[in-house]
Parts: sequence; C-alpha cells; structure tokens
Amino acid sequence: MTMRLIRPEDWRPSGIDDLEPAAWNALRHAGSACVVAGPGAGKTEFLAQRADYLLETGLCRAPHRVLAISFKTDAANNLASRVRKRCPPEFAHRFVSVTFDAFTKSLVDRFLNAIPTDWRPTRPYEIAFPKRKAVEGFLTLARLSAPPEWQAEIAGYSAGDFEAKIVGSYRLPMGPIAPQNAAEFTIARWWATQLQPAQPSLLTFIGINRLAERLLRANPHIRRALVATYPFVFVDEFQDTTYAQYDFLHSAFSGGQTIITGVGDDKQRIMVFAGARQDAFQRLQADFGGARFPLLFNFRSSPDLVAIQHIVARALDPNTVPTVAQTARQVDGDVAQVWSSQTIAAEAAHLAQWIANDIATRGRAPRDYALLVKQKSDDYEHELAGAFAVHGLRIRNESHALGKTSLQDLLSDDLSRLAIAIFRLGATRRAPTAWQLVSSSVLALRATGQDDDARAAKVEAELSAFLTALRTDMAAAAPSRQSAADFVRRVFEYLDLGAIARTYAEYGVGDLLQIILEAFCIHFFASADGAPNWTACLDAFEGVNQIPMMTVHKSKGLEYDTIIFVGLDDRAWWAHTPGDPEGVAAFFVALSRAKQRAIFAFCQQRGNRNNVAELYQLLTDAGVPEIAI
Ligand SMILES: Nc1ncnc2c1ncn2[C@@H]1O[C@H](COP(=O)(O)OP(=O)(O)OP(=O)(O)O)[C@@H](O)[C@H]1O
Repeated sequence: MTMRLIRPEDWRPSGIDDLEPAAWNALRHAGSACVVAGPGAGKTEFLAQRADYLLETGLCRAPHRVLAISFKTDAANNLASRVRKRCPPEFAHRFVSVTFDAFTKSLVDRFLNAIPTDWRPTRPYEIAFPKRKAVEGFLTLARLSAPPEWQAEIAGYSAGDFEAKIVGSYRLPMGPIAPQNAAEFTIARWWATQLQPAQPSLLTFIGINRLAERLLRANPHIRRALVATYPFVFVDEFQDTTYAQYDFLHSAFSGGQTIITGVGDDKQRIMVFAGARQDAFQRLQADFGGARFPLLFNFRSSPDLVAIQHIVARALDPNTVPTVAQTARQVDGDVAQVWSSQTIAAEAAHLAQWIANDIATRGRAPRDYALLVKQKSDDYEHELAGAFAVHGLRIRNESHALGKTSLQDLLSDDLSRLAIAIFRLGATRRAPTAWQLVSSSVLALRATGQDDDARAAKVEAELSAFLTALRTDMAAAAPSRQSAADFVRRVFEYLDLGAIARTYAEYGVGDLLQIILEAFCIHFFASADGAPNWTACLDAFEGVNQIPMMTVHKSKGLEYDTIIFVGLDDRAWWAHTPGDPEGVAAFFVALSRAKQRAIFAFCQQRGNRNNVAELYQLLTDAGVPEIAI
C-alpha cells in the first residue's frame, strides 16, 4: 500500500499540542544528536514524535526502518505503543522498539554460525545471571592461578563491575585470547566459564553483547545489511549506556551512514555502579558528530516541585539551567515534606492513614501513589503491609524477586500479558482489549499470513472454542493453587511453547521462557490462593488497585501524582558517602517521579542520618519543612 507522505515543513506533532522550540530543532536536525533533558521533559514523547516525523515524511522510506533501543522491556513497550498511537499503522510497522539485550541476542541467535568458531556458543545456550558471590569466587580463583606479577591488579577488581567494565569493554579477538596482561588473563578465564567444551554454553547478556559485536566485525556483510535496514537509531536513557553497549553501537553503526539520536539526562545517571560509562554523551558527540540539544520544559511536575528539583539538580551540575514547568499545581499546602517518626510502627500507621485519607478526599486511585525505597523492598513491604491492610490498602512490590526476574519485569513481559489476557477472557465474557491482544497473538503464533483468510478463520474458531471451554471450567472451579496450576498448564499448552519460542525472538533461545514461566507460576498461584473469584485473582496478579512500591532504580522513567520515599537514612543508603554524585542522582530520580507531591519519610528506628545529611540539607535549602508524625 502506498501512503501519502507529508512534506517535512508541513508535518505537525500528533496527540500533543506542540513541542518546545529546542525539541523542534532536535527533531528536524539531519545528523546525529544528543538530546539532553531533565526529568519530565518528554524524552519518550520526543522519540515517538521523531519516529512519526521520519516515517510520515518519507525521510525514512520503506523498506528502511527506525530502530529504537531501550534498556528495559517496559520502556521499549511504552515507546512502541506510543508510536502506534501517534503514527498510522502503515508507517508504525517500520518502527522497531527493542531492548539492547533483545537486539544483540537476536543477532547472536540468527547468525550464530557466523560467529568465529573459537567464540561460537552452543545452540541452544543458557542465560546466566551470576550472583555477586559467584563473581567474587571467580575473581579469587583467577587471582590465585594468575602469574604472580598480575595478581595485585586482579585483586583490585571489584565483583560489582568486573564484568560490566572489564569484560564489557574488551573486544574479542578472532581466535583464542593469548593473555598479555592481568585483564586479558582474567577475561580469558571468564569466557572459559561461559563457553565450556561439551556442555551448553552459559552466557550472560554482556557475553551475548560481546559475541554480537564480534559477529559484526567478523562479517561485514551482516553489518552492511544492518546499517542498510536501520538508517535511524534511537537510544533512550543514553546516560546509562554501558561500555559494552557503547562499543556495540560503535562497531555496528559508526561510519557515517547511521543517524543516532541519543536522549537522556546526565543528572539521572544511576547505573555507574553497574558499569555505565560516565561519558556516553561526550562519546556520541565525538564519534558520531552528535549535536547537542538541551530541552528546557518539564511537562510532569508542578512549578513548586520543579523549583525543588532545580536545587538538587544544581548540586549535581552547577551549570544546570532551570527548567520551565508546564503543569499546574493541584494541591494545597506543601508540595514536599520530610516526615520524621520514632518507630516503624508509628510511621507505617501514619503513612497508611494519610494515603487512605488522601485517596478519599482527592478522589485518587492507589496507583497515583508510589512508595519508593533505596533497596530491599521486601523488608519495607513486610513492615508496612499490616498497617496498610487496616485501611484496605494493598502494596504491589514491583521489585519483589520472582525466581530469576522481578514482578515489574513479569508484568511487562509479553508472554505474561498474553496469558493474563486469556485468563481475563476465561473469567469474563466482555474484555475487548484482551480479545484484541489474544486474537492477534494467536494468529501470529499459528503463523497465519495476512492474506490467508481461510486459515485465520479456522484459527479464530479454535480460539473461540478454547475460550468457551475455559470459561465453563473456570466458572466451575474456585481459585486455588491447584486449580490455578491446572489452568496455567492448559493455557500454555494451548499457546504452545514451541510456537512461542519460534515466533518471539526473545524466547527463542536460552532460558528466558523458563524464567518467565517460573515467575508466572509463582505469582499466579499466590494470587489464586484465597482469592474469592478469578477476577479477583487476576486483579491481584496485575496489582489492580494496589499501591506500587519499588526501588528507585525500578522507578526510572515512571511518574506518579505523589511519591513517598521511605527510608531516607544511613542504613538504607549504606553505600552512600557524602559527595558521591550517584547517591544524589538516585535521590534526584526519586524526587522527580512526582507530579504533585513528594514526601520523604525518616524513621529513627531505621537508622541515622549522618551520611545522608547532605540530602536533607538539599531539601532544607529548597524550603521543604520537616514535620514530626
Ligand atoms: N510535548 C508535550 N506536551 C504535553 N505533554 C507532554 C509532552 N511531552 C511529554 N509530555 C508528558 O509529560 C510527561 C513526562 O514525559 P516523559 O515520561 O516522556 O518524560 P522523560 O523526559 O522521559 O522524563 P524522565 O527522564 O523523568 O523519565 C508524560 O506524562 C508525557 O505524556
């Protein structure tokens, strides 16, 4: 089908009134760009509009595509769905939104045989998530078996970022590594643990990234095809780009043909501990000629909160330019407060009472609030859940671990969403959005071509029959662990795990499918346990009407009417040393999730506030009052 193209000068944004002037300049810029913008500047919206602009004007003409790379699955999904809302389907299908890991993995999986033999993993391979202790053990053994002159250097490696920094920045040679120094010696041993002879390879995502990079260097024709397919590449949260990821981008897309748009905010750089580069934007400027476009609007937070954010922003970067709030204030009184309490019980009771009251008086939903913590969300959940239950409030702990993944990742996983949509259709007759998702997914799983109407009709008839039977049986069986297990088996058998692995690249190889299935079962069985009916079980699974709780790291990119940060004390911030920019950045990320109100809870029973005194000082400087509760 040929669609009419719009002349670039006639193009207008869709779904929003306008863009700020700097965003217009960045959107129209013909070369690579660094779009640096503070919280709430609409970076995701900007990328969606730029995709729409490139596709609808024909600047990115069929069969060329726009590739958007994000770090997290939910960010990739959000961007994809925003483009689908903004852009006609004829164009939107040439917008490819993936995570870094899914993208490099799909290259490795597709072209595994083109990886040089010394580095070629087995098919299938497994995915490893080494724990810190395991890395410590590895480093100790590596040091002991290293030549004496390299041992001191190896002793200096940190288990926290050894792989991200040292393995991640190392380019694999064509053949085996012949170690010339301590780093190469340790890297060679690390790879030996991933690619062991005569057993399935056990790869980390950093390892997969390195193999993808090696693959492209070894096979210029694959690289050429990639570059020809994607003349435009977007990278979200560019400030968090790791050594490996940057090196991959460089190998894949440098050379002048690809236009890269990196968006992000240096003040929200909180992944350095995990191996993010500190100079990602500078590299983009130097290696890709990226022009810098600072954005100045804040569409999220009220003017009073933006003023407080600016005080913290200045602590991170004295040259920060004030941003201009675009959203009006909706609450009376203070927009930010510090609440101090003596006991955890008193704090929990006050928080619960206050939220319940605020929901009632302002007519808000539990999802408008978020409980943010630095780490160990499970501990806080246990401490608060009882007091919240007294007011009929439930907490959805998104950072809660489910097997090898987290609740947040499970809830944003495509397969999990598909299975839940099927259960929704089993629990109620009317669920139009669920039906849409399920029917389109099942058609894809059964490999039904767009023009094959007869086959599509047959697949839909089978689906209807399956759902009718499921509905009858779910109506006859109350939710319990046992009945949930039976239905889960039935739904996944119907979906067909083999077809899932064939259809969706991310589940094709390795154990992601296993990880999601395990997490799904744990969470689904727990949600069924004691639920009065299946709708209640599904609501519990999805956390409908629950108050989200998560770590600051999981809150990146999200926004809530009111955020309550619990545990602003030395114990929770044990790794923070005064002056450490990463701690201040985490504080900034938390504060800037709030649209209308930010509350910081300090409880004496939890810890002191010496190391974090500077964070309180920033709040004091911003005029935030402290109130005893
Ligand atoms: N041009 C615009 N006009 C109106 N609203 C907008 C515009 N751009 C973004 N928004 C809205 O502003 C809010 C913040 O946008 P978004 O989440 O994309 O910000 P961000 O730059 O990614 O922020 P952060 O870095 O804090 O995650 C969203 O609710 C979004 O819908």
